Amino acid sequence: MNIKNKKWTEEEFFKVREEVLKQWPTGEEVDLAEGVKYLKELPDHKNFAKKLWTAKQDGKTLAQPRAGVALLNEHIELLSFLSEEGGADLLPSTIDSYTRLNRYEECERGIKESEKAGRSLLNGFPGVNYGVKGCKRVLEAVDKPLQVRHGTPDARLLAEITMSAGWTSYEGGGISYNLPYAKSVSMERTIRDWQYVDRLVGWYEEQGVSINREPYGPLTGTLVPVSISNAVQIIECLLAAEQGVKSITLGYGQCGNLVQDVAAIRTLQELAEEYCEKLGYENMQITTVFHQWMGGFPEDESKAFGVISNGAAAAALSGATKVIVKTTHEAIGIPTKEANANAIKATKMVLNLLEGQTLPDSEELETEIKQVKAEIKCIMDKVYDLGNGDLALGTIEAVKQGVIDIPFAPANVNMGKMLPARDNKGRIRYLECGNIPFTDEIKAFNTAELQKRADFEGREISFQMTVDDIFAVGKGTLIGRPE
Ligand SMILES: CC[C@H]1O[C@@H](n2cnc3c(N)ncnc32)[C@H](O)[C@@H]1O
Repeated sequence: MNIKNKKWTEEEFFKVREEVLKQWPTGEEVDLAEGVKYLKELPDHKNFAKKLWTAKQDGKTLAQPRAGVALLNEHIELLSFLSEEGGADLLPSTIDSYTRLNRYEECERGIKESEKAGRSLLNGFPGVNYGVKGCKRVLEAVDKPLQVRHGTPDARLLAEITMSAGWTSYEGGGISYNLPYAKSVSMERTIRDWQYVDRLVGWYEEQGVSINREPYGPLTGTLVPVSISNAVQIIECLLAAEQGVKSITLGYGQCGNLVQDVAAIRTLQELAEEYCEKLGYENMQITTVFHQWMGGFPEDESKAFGVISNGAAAAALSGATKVIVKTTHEAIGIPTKEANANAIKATKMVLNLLEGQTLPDSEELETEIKQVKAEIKCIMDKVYDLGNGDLALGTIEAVKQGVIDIPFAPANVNMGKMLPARDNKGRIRYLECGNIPFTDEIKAFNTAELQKRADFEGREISFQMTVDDIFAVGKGTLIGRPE
C-alpha cells in the first residue's frame, strides 16, 4: 500500500470506489450525479458547511446533540423532537456500533429485532442498511443540516451513502477513528481509507457542493493533553485539505480548567489556519467544535446539569463555532429524547446568556497558549521529520514510535507510554512524556506544575493522581484530591 500525502487522481479514486460500493447491497443505490443534483437543490439552511460558516462570521456558537436509534420512523421522530423541542441548531445521526465495524448483517438482524420489540435494540442509526433512500427520508423529514457522527475505521461506504442522500457533514479521521476506536487496524489502512473519504468530499467540492468534515477531537475523552489532541486535529485537517476538503471543523474535548480549554480552542483555530496558509491550501473554511465533558459523569441529574452547563459556558467563552451537547443520562446509557432535548435547552440558555462574550486575554491565558504552541511545534516538527516531509508517512511512523501517543487508547498500534494528570488548578499536564519529543524546558514546565499539586496535597507526583482524576468528575470535583 503506497501511502503518500498527495491528492488522489480521479482515476485512483474511482478504481477504489468500485470495491467500496460492493461492500453491501445498498451501495448500488449510490449515484454521484444524482447526489450532486440533490445536494445542489438543498436550501442553504440545510447545508452544514454553510450554516457553520455563517455562525463563525456572526461569532455565534451553535448547539448540536448526539442521537441515533435503530428504526427509521423512530429516528425521524427523535431528530424532529431534538430540533423542535430541544432547539438543536445542527442535527446528528449517531451511527450504531455494528455499522462502525462494517458488520451490516448484524445491523439487519438488529433492525428486525427492534421492529419485533418495538424499541431500539441498536445503539445508533444503521445508515448503511437504510441506504440512500432511507437516509433521504431522514433528511427530508427535518429542517436542519444533518451530520454523520460515529467511530468507524473504514467509513467509506457510509460516506458514499449519506453524502449522496444530502447529509452534508461527516465526522472522523485516519488517526481519530483508529486509536480511540479500533483494536488492530493498521495506521496505513485508516490513513488511506480516510484519504478516500476526504477525496470523495474533494470531488463534491469540485462539482460545487460543499460538505463539512470534522475530525474527532476528544479521542479517548480521558485526560487527553491539549497539545496531543490539537496536533492530531491539525494533522487530519491538513490531510483532508490535500484531498480537496474546504470546510473543516476541528474538535476538542473539554478538560475542565477554563483557561486551558479556551487556550485549546484559540490555538487550534490559529495554528490550523497558519499551517493551511503555509502549505498553500486556499479558501479554507476552518471552524471549531467544543465537546462538553467527555469523561465520567455524575449519575445525579442536577449535578449532571452542572457539568453540561459548565461545558456550555466554556464553549461560549472559548469562541468555538459549535458545542456538542451531553445529557444527564450520560452515566446511565443512551439518553431518552426528553433528556437529550432538556440538555440542549440548558446549553442554549447558557449560550444565549453569554452571547458576544469571550474570555478576556490574561497573563494566565497567554502562558497557556504559549505552552500549547511550543508543545505542538515539537510534535509537528517530528512528524514531518519522520515522514521526510510527507505528512501521511510521518503520521504513520509517529504513531508507531509514540510521538503521537493517546492516553488510554485501545488500539494496539498506540504506544501508550505517555501519561497525563491534572496540576493544582486542574489543567492537564504530562506526568510521563513517553516518546513524545518535548524539549527539556517543556518537560520541566509540566513537572513543576504537577509538583505544585504534589506539595499542596502532601504527596508525591504519581500515577495515583491520574487515577484520582479519572474518577473525580463522576464523584463531583474536577481534581482528584486524595481521600
Ligand atoms: C462519543 C461518545 C458519546 O456519544 C454518546 N452516544 C453514543 N451513542 C448515542 C446515541 N445513540 N444517542 C445519543 N448519544 C449517544 C455517548 O453518550 C457518549 O457521550
